[in-house]
Amino acid sequence: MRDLEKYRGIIPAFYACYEDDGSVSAERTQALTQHLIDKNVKGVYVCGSSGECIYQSKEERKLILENVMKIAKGKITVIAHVACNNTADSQELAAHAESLGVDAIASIPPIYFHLPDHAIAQYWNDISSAAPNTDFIIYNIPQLAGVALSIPLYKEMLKNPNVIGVKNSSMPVQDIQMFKDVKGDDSVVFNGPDEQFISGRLIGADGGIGGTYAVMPELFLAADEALKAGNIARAKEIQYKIDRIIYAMCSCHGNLYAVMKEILKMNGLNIGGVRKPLASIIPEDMPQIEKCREMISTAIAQL
Ligand SMILES: CC(=O)N[C@H](C=O)[C@@H](O)[C@H](O)[C@H](O)CO
Ligand SMILES: CC(=O)C(=O)O
Repeated sequence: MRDLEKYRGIIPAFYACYEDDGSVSAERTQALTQHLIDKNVKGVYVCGSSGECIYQSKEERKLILENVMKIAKGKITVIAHVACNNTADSQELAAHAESLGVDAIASIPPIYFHLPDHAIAQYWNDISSAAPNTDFIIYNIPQLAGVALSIPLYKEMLKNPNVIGVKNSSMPVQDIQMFKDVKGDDSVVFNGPDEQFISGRLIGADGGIGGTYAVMPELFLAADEALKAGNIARAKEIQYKIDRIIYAMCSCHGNLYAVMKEILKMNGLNIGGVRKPLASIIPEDMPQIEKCREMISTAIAQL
């Protein structure tokens, strides 16, 4: 069996770090990486949905990964999401990620056209073949991608020895068991939806990759610890607080990522705003954002 321990833990989805003019910031990317290392997370998931990859060029995505690796290499697990929706560009990013020494690459399926399983398998295997010495993680997020990872497709993909598992962001928690049942402990399944992190872990997720971890890593780390210690009541209590915070952050005019970046800024870490067409925060959001920031600091203080 492979040693997959480096994937079992709390892995924040990394946020896009921009300069004030909206260009990718090398310096701020490094600062966010260091910030997360200091919080004791297991790793980072770079250039995924939360990283706004869908709105970035290949060159920008390379620059981001290079700057994460400058700080993170050898210290924490780095998973690079490389999908670009066309095979050639994704392969270019996969080869680049391997050259930097990432632990794994990950990919959503091709979006917009709902392709059949055999075409999706070809796409993923082509990407994996461009990084032949790197673990490959399938990113299942049907509500956004438009296609879901089926068990037959997963089994087909497992014929590729680089495929180590699934980051599962579908909403039914039972999907995690379905994937876990295919290859057990010789695979990793990550919980996607942060709002059900504890439920996902209970039913078998090895760890979690999530979009809200980076703004409150302490809470996810503590919930995970409580679960490991068998303290379900405490794990549930922390999860409830996490969910209330997420609902509160989602109630602004500005996009969730814009809100979380503002909270980080208030706490002393400026990584810029979000890229259009994501909505930026507006002045009317500020009281609610301040409230969210307080909810987070109160919940951390109560740990
Ligand atoms: C749809 C989506 O982006 N899901 C993310 C990844 O699975 C989550 O981590 C969310 O960002 C999080 O659960 C907040 O809703
Ligand atoms: C949220 C998440 O997991 C992503 O950035 O893809």
